[in-house]
Amino acid sequence: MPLVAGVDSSTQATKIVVRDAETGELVRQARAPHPDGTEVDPRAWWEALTGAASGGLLDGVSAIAVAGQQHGMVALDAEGGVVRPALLWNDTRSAAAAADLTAELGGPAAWSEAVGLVPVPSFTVTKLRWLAEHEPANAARTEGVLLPHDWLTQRLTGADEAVTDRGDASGTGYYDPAADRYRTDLLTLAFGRAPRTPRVAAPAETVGAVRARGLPPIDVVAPGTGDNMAAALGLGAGPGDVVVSVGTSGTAFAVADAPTSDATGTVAGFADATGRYLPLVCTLNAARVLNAGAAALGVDLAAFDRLALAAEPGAGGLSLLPYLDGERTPDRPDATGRLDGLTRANLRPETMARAFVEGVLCGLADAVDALTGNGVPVRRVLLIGGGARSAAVRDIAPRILGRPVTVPAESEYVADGAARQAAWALAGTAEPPVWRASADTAVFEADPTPRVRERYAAVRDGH
Ligand SMILES: Nc1ncnc2c1ncn2[C@@H]1O[C@H](COP(=O)(O)OP(=O)(O)O)[C@@H](O)[C@H]1O
Ligand SMILES: O=C(CO)[C@@H](O)[C@H](O)COP(=O)(O)O
Repeated sequence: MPLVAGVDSSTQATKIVVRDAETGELVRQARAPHPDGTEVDPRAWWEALTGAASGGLLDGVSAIAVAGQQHGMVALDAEGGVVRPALLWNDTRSAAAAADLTAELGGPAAWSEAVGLVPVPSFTVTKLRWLAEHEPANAARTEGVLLPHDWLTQRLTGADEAVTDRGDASGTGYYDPAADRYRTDLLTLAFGRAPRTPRVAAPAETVGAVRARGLPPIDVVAPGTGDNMAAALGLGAGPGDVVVSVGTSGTAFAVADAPTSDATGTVAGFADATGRYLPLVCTLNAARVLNAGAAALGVDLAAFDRLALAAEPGAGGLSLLPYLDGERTPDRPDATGRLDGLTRANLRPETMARAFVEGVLCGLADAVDALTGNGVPVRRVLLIGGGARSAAVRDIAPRILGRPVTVPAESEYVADGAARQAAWALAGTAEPPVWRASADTAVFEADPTPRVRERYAAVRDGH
C-alpha cells in the first residue's frame, strides 16, 4: 500500500493529508497555522509545513506534492535567499501598478488576449511593478521570482532549479496558458528586466526527491500547483461542475477544455493542473467576513449559524456589502463594507448574522453568473472550503445561488488534489488515478430568493 502526501499551503494554514496512493483512502492528516497579514516571510510557511509534518506524519510516504495560495510574490536574491516578505494575493498595495500596467499594454482586452487575465492587485505581475517603484533597493537585489508553492517545492527537493506548474504559472500575469509560454516581455514591462522564472513542469512529472533536513526521504516530488487547481483535482471536477469555495478567498471555478479570455477582467482564464483550463472568479471577502460577523456579535461560529438561521430570508431588509478587505471582484481595492437598510426593527443579532451570510453568498452568486456569462456550463454547484462547514452557508447557498448546492464529504480538497497529483506522478500513468468518491455528499435545495440579490445589487452599484 504505497502512501502519498498532499500539502495545502493556503492563506491561513498548512494542511497535510496522507492517503493510500491506489484507493485514495485517508490515512492521517495534520495542520499548522500561518501568521496573519498580507505579507508573510515564506520561512513561516516552511515552519508550518515541517511543524505539521512532525511526529512521523510523512513516514512511509512515497510521493508528495505542494499546492499553495496563488499569486504570492516570493522575490529571491542571487543566492536564492528571500529578499523581503512575500506579498500575498490579498495584498492590495499594487492597485496603482495594476491600473498603470493595464493602460501601458493598451487596455484590459490587450491583457486578456495576452495572458487570459486583466491586472488587479492580486496578480504577481502587479506586485513586481510595485516592488520596482517602491523598494528599488530590494528590486535591484531580486534575481528570481517564485510563487509560494514553487518556493516550498524547491525547499523540499533542495534542487538548484526551481519548478512550477502550468496552473499556478497562469496566475502570474506573465504566463500565457493558451500558448503555454512565459511572456517575458510583460515581465520586463512590469519590472524593467526579467528576473529568473521557474521551469514549468509537466502535470505529473517527478521534479525531484525530498532530502530536506528534518523530513523523511521521499523519492517522488510532483510539481504541485495553485490551491484552486488542486481543489479541482481533489474533487475530480468534471464538465458541468462549478466549484464554489468559501475559504479566505471566495472562488467560483470550473475545469474547461478551451482557454477563456474575459476583457472585463471578471473571469481569470487560468490553466488547471491536468493540461486543461480553469476559468475562475475570486473575491477577497468570504469566510473571514463570517468570522468578523461572529466576533462583532460576540458569539462563536456555531452560535452565529444559529442566529443566521433564526432570521427570515432577506434579513428583515438588511443587506451587507461584504468588502471588509477591499474587493477584487469587482475591482475595488479601496472599497469598504456597507450595511444597508437598517431599521429599529431589524437591528437584531439574528438579522445581522443572516445579512453577513447572504452578503458573502451574493458576491459568490455574482461570481457564478460571470462564469455562465463566459460560456461555462453549470450542471452542479459543489460547495467547499472552511465556510462550507457552516450550517447557515449550506442552508442559504441554494436560496442565493438559485440552484441546488452539493456539499461533498468534509475534506481538505486542496491537499487531496496535491496528494492525487503525487499519486499520479508515482504511478507514471497518462491520467490521474481514479479515487473512490465518498458517499457522504449532501444536496441542499431551497426556493430561490432573487429579491435578496436585487437589493444586494442595488447597494453594490450605489443605487
Ligand atoms: N463552521 C464555520 N463557519 C464559518 N466559517 C468557518 C467554519 N469553519 C471554518 N470556517 C472558516 O473557514 C476559514 C478557513 O477556510 P479554508 O478553506 O481552510 O481557508 P484557507 O484555505 O484560505 O486557509 C477560516 O476563516 C475559518 O474560520
Ligand atoms: O487569489 C486566489 C485565486 O485567484 C485565491 O483563491 C488564493 O489562491 C488564496 O486562496 P485561499 O487561501 O483562500 O484558499
